[in-house]
Amino acid sequence: IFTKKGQMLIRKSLKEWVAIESDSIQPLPHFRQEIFKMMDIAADKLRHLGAAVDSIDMGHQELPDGQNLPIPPILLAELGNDPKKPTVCFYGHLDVQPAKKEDGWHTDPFTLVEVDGKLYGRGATDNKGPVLAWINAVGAFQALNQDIPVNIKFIIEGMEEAGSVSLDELVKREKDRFFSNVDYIVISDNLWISKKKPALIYGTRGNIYFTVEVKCRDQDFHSGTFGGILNEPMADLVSLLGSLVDSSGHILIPGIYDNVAPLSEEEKKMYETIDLNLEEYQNNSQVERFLFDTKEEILMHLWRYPSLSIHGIEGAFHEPGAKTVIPAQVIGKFSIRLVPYMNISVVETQVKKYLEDIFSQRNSSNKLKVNMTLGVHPWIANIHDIQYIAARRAIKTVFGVDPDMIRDGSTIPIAKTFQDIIQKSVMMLPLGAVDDGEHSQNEKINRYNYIEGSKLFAAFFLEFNAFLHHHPSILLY
Ligand SMILES: Cn1cncc1C[C@H](NC(=O)CCN)C(=O)O
Ligand SMILES: [Zn+2]
Ligand SMILES: [Zn+2]
Repeated sequence: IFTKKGQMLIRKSLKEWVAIESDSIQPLPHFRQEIFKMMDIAADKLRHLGAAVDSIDMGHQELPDGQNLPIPPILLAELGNDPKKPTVCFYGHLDVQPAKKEDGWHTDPFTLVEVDGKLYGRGATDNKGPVLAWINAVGAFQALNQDIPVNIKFIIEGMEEAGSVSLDELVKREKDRFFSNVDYIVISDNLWISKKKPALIYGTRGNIYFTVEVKCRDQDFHSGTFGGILNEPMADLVSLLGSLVDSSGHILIPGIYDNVAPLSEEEKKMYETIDLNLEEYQNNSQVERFLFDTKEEILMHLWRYPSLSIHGIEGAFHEPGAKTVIPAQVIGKFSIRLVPYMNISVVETQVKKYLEDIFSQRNSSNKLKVNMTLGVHPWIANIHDIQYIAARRAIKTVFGVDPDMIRDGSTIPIAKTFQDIIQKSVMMLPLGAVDDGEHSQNEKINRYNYIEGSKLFAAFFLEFNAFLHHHPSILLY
């Protein structure tokens, strides 16, 4: 499978998968159909590998606007059930972020194109490439007619980008069935912190998402005929959003930092050892100046401190031109990245109370509604788990270096659920490079990362040979 011809075939598979516009963000029937098609093709591919595949019907979803949309199925697949072997379950998702050529893509986002060793296309790195890499690794053993030292399971969803709708319920429901014999869960849905050096991830931040609705009435106003005699919803909202975070990035909500884990000397030292060239990082990001100017502070503010981001305003006039409208109803959206040991319901209460206080100081006649629409816990792993040791060794075998041990500032909602419900080790083993541009224009995966990543997964399976023939602690030496 890693011969020239084999490599061509696995690139062809990625091309076929990228061609499907499995956008889960835009709640339209057409895109849902595309995700259904994607899940079908993946189920076929897994069956072709010899896996037993269950495509679980997830029913329908009622959206805030009253629309009813079908939720794509979640695939549960199983390959091998030798009780003497450990069982590794791979989680991945096949939905993607929206993409349009006009957004600034150099090539059509849904046609995988190779330029200078880079495979461009929406979903190439997030997350279609890594899911295929895992399949390629299994395929490599089959092509060689070689026994895989682990039982393999897959859980593949199609709603991750939309907050993993109903995945939690399925995991809870399958705890004593599909997951009963799972020993390790591997997720490959993040990136290295470098363009070249592989990494292992042992923590991600959580996220808590809010909508802030300020409403006067249903219909918009003309600012010539009503301007000057109203509390304008937009003015209320902008002032509410403007009171959340100061210009140094400090969140202004009282009490929000209370439960953040204190920084120990030992932890502080750890950030010094991370191999990150700040100047290069800054240049690659095309940002004039970050809020902090040392590598350690940057990493800590991405990984171990909360952050608040303002995302948008529904109902705002945002098109070009000079419309003299007063929007009658606007919904602001912001979210807070959570870190250990912040508590979702405590933060929810703090946020609501703060916004209500600020709003009441304005003495506005409008109506305020603050809603929490998503709450995801932060996740942190034990890097001494056997599978972390196995992955480190596999990385050394394939890439010839020890990985960066890093955290990720973004969120993989299901990681903490797996940890809490299944109560087994969860590991994040990323394949993509820092400049892959996930969620951005011109997303890509390097051909090198895709191929070597497939090998990495195969090498990872091989490390478990020690389980069959030795005491697991042999892996420590
Ligand atoms: C949908 N959503 C809302 N809150 C958090 C998320 C997940 C999303 N996940 C990723 O981007 C994966 C990165 N490898 C994020 O962190 O924004
Ligand atoms: Zn992803
Ligand atoms: Zn994503």
